Amino acid sequence: MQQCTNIVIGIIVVAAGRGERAGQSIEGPKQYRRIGGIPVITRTLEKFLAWSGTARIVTVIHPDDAGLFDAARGGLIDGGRISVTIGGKTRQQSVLAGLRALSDCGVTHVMIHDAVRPFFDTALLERITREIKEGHVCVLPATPVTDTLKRGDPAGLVAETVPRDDLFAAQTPQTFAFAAILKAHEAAEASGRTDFTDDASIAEWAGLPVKLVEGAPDNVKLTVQRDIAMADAKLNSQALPDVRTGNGYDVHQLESGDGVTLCGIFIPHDQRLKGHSDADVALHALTDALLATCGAGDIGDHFPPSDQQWKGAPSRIFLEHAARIVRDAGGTIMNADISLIAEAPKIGPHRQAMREKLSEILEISLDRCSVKATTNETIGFVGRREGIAAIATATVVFRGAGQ
Ligand SMILES: Nc1ccn([C@@H]2O[C@H](COP(=O)(O)OP(=O)(O)OP(=O)(O)O)[C@@H](O)[C@H]2O)c(=O)n1
Ligand SMILES: C[C@](O)(CO)[C@H](O)COP(=O)(O)O
Repeated sequence: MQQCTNIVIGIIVVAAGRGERAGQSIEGPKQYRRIGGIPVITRTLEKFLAWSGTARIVTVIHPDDAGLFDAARGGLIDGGRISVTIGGKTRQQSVLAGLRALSDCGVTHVMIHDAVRPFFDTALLERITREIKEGHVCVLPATPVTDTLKRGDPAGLVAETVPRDDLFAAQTPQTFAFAAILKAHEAAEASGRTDFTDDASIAEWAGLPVKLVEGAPDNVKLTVQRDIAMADAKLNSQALPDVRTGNGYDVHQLESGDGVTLCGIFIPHDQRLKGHSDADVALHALTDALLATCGAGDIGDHFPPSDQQWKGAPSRIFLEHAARIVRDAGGTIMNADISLIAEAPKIGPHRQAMREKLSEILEISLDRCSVKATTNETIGFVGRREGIAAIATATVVFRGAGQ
């Protein structure tokens, strides 16, 4: 066998099927369904783009899917390497359309791949390429069949057990010398046969030798709804945890009065906090901390002091609003921690009530709510009882981090 040194590989990704076995979905046929938040076909194409920086990629689509395809390829940087052609009624016809589209591109070899096999890996592509370089005209990735095989009869009874020793399950990308597979496909079409389910069978039919290489166990074809659900679950379980932390700080001046409201709890005192609302520094700091976890600005953006409707307002309104913004963005509040810096009144006797209030407002368990306090050791504006300050930290976990 003569080794091939100067090979130029083109890629065909067939995506013109209707995915009838997988059933209907609002996202379109199965190749456009999102798994782990990304369309199946996008995952397939981005793997080929990453593997080869130069290979031309012809994607074969259904005429009704142009909009879906444009949306799915949206984020891919392909440097003009991806082109699109329209497929046919059967997979065989779609592949032939792809081969014809690639025929002027100067490729020596072609990888023909199902859009709905997004889990192939670079090692598989390298194994195939090695065989091509060795001079094989057709290379078929396949895995040995591991189940015991039975042939059934029309009555639903087992007719026989089929020996599995030499049996393999065919995968893609099946890879060929370009001119040879184009000729075989054209001949198959001319013969009137349109029912070949893979390209290796056409090569066999045309009398070409097909070399088996070890397939990849994960390189499954997404065929039925369960395959898609399992792929989605697998990718979601691999998703990176999207844990975000926000902090907030607030200070309000003290003046003579009858008490202060901190963490939503009124504490009788000979001073009160000055402010537009109820001046609850603790809840203001925590509101900022929560808004920070989703980049939603600060309390002043949402509740401008110039707006008269917030005059004397209970600050729980601000905190509830921030918690809603976090939840609407897909966040789950894991923890809220407030440090109060005040010379007086004493916070200790009220800490439990404050934690319970936070737990109620944020709708999270008590153990996720923390309130601490310190004096300022009589120094600075806090030490001189001119004001009270609060520092808050919030931790939020968001869904759907990229993989
Ligand atoms: N006329 C067709 C039929 C299939 N394919 C593609 O061939 C691959 C493998 O086919 P299969 O899993 O059988 O897909 P569908 O034909 O879409 O599925 P079904 O038979 O359930 O309708 C898929 O990427 C599919 O889009 C194609 O390009 N053109
Ligand atoms: C090409 C293929 O994916 C190899 O396993 C398979 O033959 C496609 O067959 P299907 O009947 O269209 O699912």
